[in-house]
Amino acid sequence: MKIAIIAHDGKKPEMVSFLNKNKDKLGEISLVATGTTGKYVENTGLSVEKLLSGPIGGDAQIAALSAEKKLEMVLFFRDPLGKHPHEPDVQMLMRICDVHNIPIATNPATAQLLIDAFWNKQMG
Ligand SMILES: O=C(CO)COP(=O)(O)O
Repeated sequence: MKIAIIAHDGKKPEMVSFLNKNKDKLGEISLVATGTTGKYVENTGLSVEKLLSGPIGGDAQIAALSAEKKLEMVLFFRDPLGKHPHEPDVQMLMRICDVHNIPIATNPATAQLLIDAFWNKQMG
């Protein structure tokens, strides 16, 4: 059981708030993250496997894990107002999740609903 966490720079503060709010739940789940996001995750005290930074292939690595059905869900704190050099990778990740029916949240409100639902189903 593994959950992926990704946050664009403009959304990293919201991601950290989300992690702090859900620390008890997330502390019992394996986490994987793109590189810089992973450093923020570690700073909250949670353990996480860090992949490459997003712009150099991290989103693509998360997509590969999704395609291999190695993830329960992807929590992607996406910044819709920012410009991203790796936008094709971002689109590819969302497409691969849809292809393989992997739950993917792209904003904090949906991330909260997914975590709560997952927690109630698996641990409740
Ligand atoms: O760019 C990202 C998501 O598209 C995130 O990458 P970092 O976690 O390395 O900042």
